[in-house]
Amino acid sequence: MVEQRPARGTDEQYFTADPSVPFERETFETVVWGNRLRLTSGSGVYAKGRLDLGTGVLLEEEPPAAGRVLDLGCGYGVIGLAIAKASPETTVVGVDVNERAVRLATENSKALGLADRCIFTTGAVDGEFDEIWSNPPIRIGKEALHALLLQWLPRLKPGGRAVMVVGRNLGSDPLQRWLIEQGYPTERVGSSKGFRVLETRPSG
Ligand SMILES: C[S@@+](CC[C@H](N)C(=O)[O-])C[C@H]1O[C@@H](n2cnc3c(N)ncnc32)[C@H](O)[C@@H]1O
Repeated sequence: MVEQRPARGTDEQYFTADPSVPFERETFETVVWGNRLRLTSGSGVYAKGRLDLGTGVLLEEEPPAAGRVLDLGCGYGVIGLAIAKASPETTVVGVDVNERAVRLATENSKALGLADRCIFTTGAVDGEFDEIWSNPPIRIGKEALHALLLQWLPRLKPGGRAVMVVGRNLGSDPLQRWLIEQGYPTERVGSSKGFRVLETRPSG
């Protein structure tokens, strides 16, 4: 598990929250794919009290129709929960290194009545996925990000895809080139508000 303190004054709090920081919850509402979602985020968790701008761009893509979906770096769970809400045939697994994030995502899944189809965890996950959706943790650094993607992309089923949002200024184009070099055909399927949405297919 990577553990590192983010720069003061940013909300890039990717990592295991400092237990000495009081855990203040903040609830807000957002609408995704026509569904109103009431979500609780919290201190020490990415995008406290709001839908992240890049995540909003990602959620402009059509949701998966059915299948098993991984929400990689789930935070308080917004991506996976929006998918589960929009797509009743879908099951969601969300993973994050941040225990507070996983706790909030689990609470949110219960509050939304989606807990029977959504699991959020900091632990190991078995099996393959039809789709991986992610606003990935770019700020962990290129090497760690590449290792993370090479850990999960091989878990895509044949015919599956990963859909990721990356800021143009945070290296979306180099990441796209790197994915292609690794043998993962990757196209830009969306571009808005300084973010690019990349769609990656399994190699082979
Ligand atoms: C950009 S945030 C996105 C959070 C959330 N999905 C959203 O859209 O608001 C990236 C997330 O990745 C998580 N993360 C960082 N390193 C990780 C790793 N090695 N494995 C899984 N998640 C990780 C962070 O804790 C953070 O919650």
